[in-house]
Amino acid sequence: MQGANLVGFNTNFLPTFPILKTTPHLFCHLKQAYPTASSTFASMGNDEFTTTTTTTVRVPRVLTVAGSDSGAGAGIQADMKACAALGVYCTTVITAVTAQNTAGVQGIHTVPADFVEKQMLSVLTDIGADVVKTGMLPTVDIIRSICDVLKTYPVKALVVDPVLVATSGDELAGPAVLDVLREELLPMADLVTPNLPEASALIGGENVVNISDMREAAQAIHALGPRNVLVKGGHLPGTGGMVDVLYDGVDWHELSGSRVETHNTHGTGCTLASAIAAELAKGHPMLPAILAAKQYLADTLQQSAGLNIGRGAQGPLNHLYKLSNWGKTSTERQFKPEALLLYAVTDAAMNKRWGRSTADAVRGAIEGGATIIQIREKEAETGEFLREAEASLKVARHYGIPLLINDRIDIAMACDADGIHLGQSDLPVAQARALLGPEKIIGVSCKTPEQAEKAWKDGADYIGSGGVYPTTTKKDNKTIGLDGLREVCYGSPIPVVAIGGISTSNAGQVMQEPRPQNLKGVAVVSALFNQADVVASTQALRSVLARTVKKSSPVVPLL
Ligand SMILES: Nc1ncnc2c1ncn2[C@@H]1O[C@H](COP(=O)(O)OP(=O)(O)O)[C@@H](O)[C@H]1O
Ligand SMILES: Cc1ncc(COP(=O)(O)O)c(N)n1
Ligand SMILES: [Mg+2]
Repeated sequence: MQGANLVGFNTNFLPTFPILKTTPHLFCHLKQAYPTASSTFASMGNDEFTTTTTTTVRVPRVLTVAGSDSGAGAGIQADMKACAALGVYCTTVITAVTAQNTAGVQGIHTVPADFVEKQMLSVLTDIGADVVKTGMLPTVDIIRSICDVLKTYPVKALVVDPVLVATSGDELAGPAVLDVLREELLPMADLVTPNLPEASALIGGENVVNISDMREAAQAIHALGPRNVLVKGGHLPGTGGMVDVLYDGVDWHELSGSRVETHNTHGTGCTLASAIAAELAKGHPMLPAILAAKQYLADTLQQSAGLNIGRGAQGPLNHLYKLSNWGKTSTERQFKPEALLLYAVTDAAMNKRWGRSTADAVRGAIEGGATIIQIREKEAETGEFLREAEASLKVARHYGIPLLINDRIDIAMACDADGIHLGQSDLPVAQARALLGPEKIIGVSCKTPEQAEKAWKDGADYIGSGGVYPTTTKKDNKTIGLDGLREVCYGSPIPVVAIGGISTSNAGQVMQEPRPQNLKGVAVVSALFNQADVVASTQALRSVLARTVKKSSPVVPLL
């Protein structure tokens, strides 16, 4: 790869590259399996054949040599998905199997170097690759094997993502590999894509913390021999834009973009390197390939920002959002976990005491900043309850705020409410889901992780957990406290809203950082509705929450 000319690479290889590539041995298999198809495979070269009767589209190919991530957010799994999203066939050579999830890396099982080599040969002697991309390379022997194979089977471009540390902070390759990376693999690379800690390690440990450091690091790494260096700025401190620095030995490019506010950044580095490899495989020159890949990553980060996969600090991306947009699915299901932030639960007796209708109470709460409403009516007759629910729903729809009915699925269905909230002794969740269909919201009150797990399995969208503090709104209600709440959160695969005796004086404590990632807000009755001014009391609680719950606040990883 040394001295490969990327401009030549771009213009030369596309038109002449074989339409189908295989070995004569494989061709025999094809002939046996599809005897009538043999006329299609008219001429066959040494290791390739072309068709005279059909025009087959040439499929661009990337070979990724990387580690497996059992959580499928990074590594081989991210590489495959990124390539698939960009229309490129991706083959895989696995260097290590990691036991990994959104919270971190729990174990690494390294594949022996000779077996890495064997996998590479299997791919390169048959399917071939336009571009090789490397990720996690945990041992010196593995790196040497890769260099040896690439010398025998050169490809059009080599992209090296010098993976040393996962986004979670766990080490994936130790300092022992640095010398061989610098001396043997990097000189063969057309592009190397270190993040800030990796750039720092490659240049001998000097801090890389700002753009001027990134430029210096890029220059020093370029001196090791790769044609292009992209120092990625994902770890730059601050909340401003994102800048990656590209250096090709002559020109500098500061590639800037806006920062997507999201916890879901696991695998961004792997995704970027694979996306660049995919764009190079399609025949784009280096700078356009990087720009296209960055655009794909930015779109994917944006589309994945609302995902809630795993309980750790960094969730994965939805690489294939164009195929299956989970964001859209959750809108169809109406439920957005963020809606649990300020959950207002009405109380008929309180409304009567203060001389207001349920619909007026709902309007006040929404105008004060409530993000979801539940109508809880324990005494009223069915006809009256339905009329209250219909009037309240009209208000909630006007403001675009979801409205649920407590317990009474008949009322929820009759007024076409957005969903239902069930207690442990109410209608079972599975039956409620069967009656309401997949789009309505179902919440369940749970006091234990076991109840939460069951609610999730039965089809609930969220858990209401409490009493966090003693309350008079609900008779004989056991107080589980903040510890009990946290225990439920950690055991719950779905979002949780805290309930029970919560007011402006203690909501900050409930939501204080660090807090479980799936604790989304507080549900409140008296603090909003047993007050003279519902709008003002809701506003007061909303501002306490606004101070505590920042959009990108840190969360407690599970492990
Ligand atoms: N929150 C974000 N918003 C937009 N781009 C991001 C964000 N986080 C990372 N990126 C981009 O993702 C790529 C990978 O970045 P980085 O986090 O530095 O690498 P790594 O995943 O290897 O640690 C870079 O192009 C960076 O600019
Ligand atoms: C197997 C494997 N390879 C690479 C990474 C880096 O992940 P990131 O792209 O978030 O830096 C990882 N976490 N696991
Ligand atoms: Mg990385």
